[in-house]
Amino acid sequence: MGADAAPATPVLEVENLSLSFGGIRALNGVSFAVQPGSITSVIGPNGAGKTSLFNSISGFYKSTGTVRVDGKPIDHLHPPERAKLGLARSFQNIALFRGMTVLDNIKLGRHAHMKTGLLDALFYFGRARREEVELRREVEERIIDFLEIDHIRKAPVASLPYGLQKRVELARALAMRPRLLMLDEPVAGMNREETEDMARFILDVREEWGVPVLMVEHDMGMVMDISDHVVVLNFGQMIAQGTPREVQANPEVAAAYLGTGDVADLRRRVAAETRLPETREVA
Ligand SMILES: Nc1ncnc2c1ncn2[C@@H]1O[C@H](COP(=O)(O)OP(=O)(O)OP(=O)(O)O)[C@@H](O)[C@H]1O
Repeated sequence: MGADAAPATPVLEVENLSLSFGGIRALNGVSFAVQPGSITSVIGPNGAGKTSLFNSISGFYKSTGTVRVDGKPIDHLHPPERAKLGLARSFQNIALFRGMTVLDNIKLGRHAHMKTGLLDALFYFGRARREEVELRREVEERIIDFLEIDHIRKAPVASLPYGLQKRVELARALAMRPRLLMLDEPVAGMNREETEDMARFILDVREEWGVPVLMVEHDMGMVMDISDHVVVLNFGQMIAQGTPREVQANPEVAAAYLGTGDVADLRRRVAAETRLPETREVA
């Protein structure tokens, strides 16, 4: 980028976000941005405010401050309107329809964008059918292929191992054609192989679909390995943000995680948690 090139508008901007539950300040003046094409992670010890932040961005919690998508404030919008705008998210605990098939779960994601309502569908059957065909093609040929879940498309979600269920959740979020993919602990409870697969899919979402990712994750090894930008929360406040290398070098981050400001210890812990092959060298 040239020195005077205008910076790109962030996909998401969070400005001075605060939220209280009774006397508890879950978020206290949090500000950061997600740049186009980036993987941004939010980390922090238990109770730091990560889920509160996600719920505030999605509109489930009413916080003060401003949230902008592509430069436009969305504070007045309810969760479904935010989803329609392209804020797609997965949840900490899998939120799929367990009795339904993989394919039907994925189709539900696409419904956020269907232009045809029920009445429309009765009167304008042609358009509805075209949308259905387009939906099927997109779902079957792109998302299912991409996530390598062709062999389970007709399986009920409840019959699948945990790692595959999380992948189906990702598929459903992708079916929304998201502007930003928000992943809440995408590898929590996963074994090594499942974690590696999910990390690869998250990187591919960015590479192949051009969709930026905002994720909350406890697995520091995975976060440090695939993130471009890391935001660190502690007791509702943002205590650091920067590249993985920068936040690992921050004594305040080490103190939040280890109770000491020992950066070397934090790096050792991150290295121990790193489970991906070809891990980047931590200086
Ligand atoms: N619905 C709620 N009612 C009351 N207090 C809440 C509620 N949700 C969160 N809190 C409190 O707000 C603070 C932030 O919680 P939050 O769940 O956002 O943290 P977190 O970083 O996501 O934690 P974890 O890593 O354990 O998921 C905590 O003190 C928590 O007890």
